[in-house]
Amino acid sequence: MKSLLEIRKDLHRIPEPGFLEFKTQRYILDLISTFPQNHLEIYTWETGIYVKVIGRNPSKTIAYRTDMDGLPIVEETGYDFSSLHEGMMHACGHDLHMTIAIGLLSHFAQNPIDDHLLFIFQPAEEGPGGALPMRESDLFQQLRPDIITALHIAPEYPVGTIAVKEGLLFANTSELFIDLVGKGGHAAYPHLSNDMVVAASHLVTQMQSIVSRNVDPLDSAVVTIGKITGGTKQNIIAEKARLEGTIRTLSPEAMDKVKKRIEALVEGISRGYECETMIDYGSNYRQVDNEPILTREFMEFAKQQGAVNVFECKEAMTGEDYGYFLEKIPGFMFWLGVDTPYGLHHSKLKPQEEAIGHAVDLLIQYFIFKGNRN
Ligand SMILES: CC(=O)N[C@@H](CCC[C@H](N)C(=O)O)C(=O)O
Repeated sequence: MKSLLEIRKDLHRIPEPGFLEFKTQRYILDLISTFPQNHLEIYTWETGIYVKVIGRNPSKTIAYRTDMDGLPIVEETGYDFSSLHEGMMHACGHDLHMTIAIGLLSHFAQNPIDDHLLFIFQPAEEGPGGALPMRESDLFQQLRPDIITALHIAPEYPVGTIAVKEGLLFANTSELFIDLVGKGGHAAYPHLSNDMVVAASHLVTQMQSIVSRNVDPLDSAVVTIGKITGGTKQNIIAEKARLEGTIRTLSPEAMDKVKKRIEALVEGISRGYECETMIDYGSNYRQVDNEPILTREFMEFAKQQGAVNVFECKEAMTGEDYGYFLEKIPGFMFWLGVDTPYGLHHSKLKPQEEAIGHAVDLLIQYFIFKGNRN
C-alpha cells in the first residue's frame, strides 16, 4: 500500500461536491481491494462506503465515521498536490479524516479485534447532508454500530492535540436562502423600478440585529450571509437578488426563535419594498452531542496513551451532520490539532500532516481497548 501521506495527497487532488464523490469513492474502493479481504465486508451507499471488519468473537460493533466531500473554493495553498478540480478544494480536512480511516482500516483488516469494526465513509457533510439519509437507510439498520466515533481537524491547536467535551460540541445549523423579486428597469429611472439590490442590502443589515437584540446575551447564535447575488449589469436596476447564508445556535429552541425573527424581517422588507420574497432553509443539521461516559473515558484513555495534549474545549458554532448519528448511537467526536494559521474553509488551509499518524496510533489503541475482551 502507498504511505498514508501519499494517500492524503491523492485524496487532496480530487475534491468533489456532496453526493458527487465518485472519484473519491472509486479511489477508496480500489485501495481497500488491495487489503486482505478475508475479514472484510464492503458495501456502497450512494457515493459513500461502509466497510465492516468482522470481529474474532464479537459482542458489539464500534464505528469510525469520516466525511468525504470538498468545498467550492479556489485553492491557494501552493501545494504541489493542489486540487485538480478547478474551483474545488479539501478546505475542511476531509482528506485527512478519510486518510485516518484508511490507516485504521488497513491495520484492522490485517489484525481484527474481538468486536466488529465499521468504517463509514459518508458523503455530503458540507451539504446537503449525507448522515441523515445514510442513518435512515436499510443498510445502516443492518450494520448498525453500538458505539460511534469521529474526529475533525482543528487548525488552531498544536499537532496531535485532542480537544473534546462531554455534551454539546458543535452547533445546530440551518442553511438560509432568501430570494427577492421586484421590478427591474433603467438605472436612470429608479422611481419606475423596484430595486432588489437596495432591498437585499437593507435586509442583510437588519439581520445583524437578530443576534445582538433578539438572542439572550448568555446564549449564542450566528447569522452569516456568505453570498449575495443580484442584478445583471451596472446600469440596470436589479429585478432579483438572492442571499445565501447559514444560521447557528446552541439549541433547537434558539434556532426556531432566530428563524421567526428572520421571517419577520423578510416580511417587513416584502411590504416595505413591495417585492416578493421566498425563504428556503435548505438542509438543517442536528447539534453534535457527545455521550458523556464514553467521552470522559476516551479523554482519560488519550491521556494515559501519552497523547500530545488532551484538554476539554468549549463548544463551537461549526456544524456537523455527524450529530444525526450521535442522536441514535452513543459516541463522540473530538478535535484533532493540525496547527496551521489559516482556518477551516480557507483557501490556504495547510494542516500539518503528522497529525494523521497521531490520530491513527491513538485510535488503533482505543479500538483495541474498547473491542478486545482480555
Ligand atoms: C465542520 C464544518 O465546517 N461544517 C460545516 C457544515 C455545513 C452545514 C451547512 N451546509 C450550513 O452551511 O449550514 C459548517 O459550515 O460548519
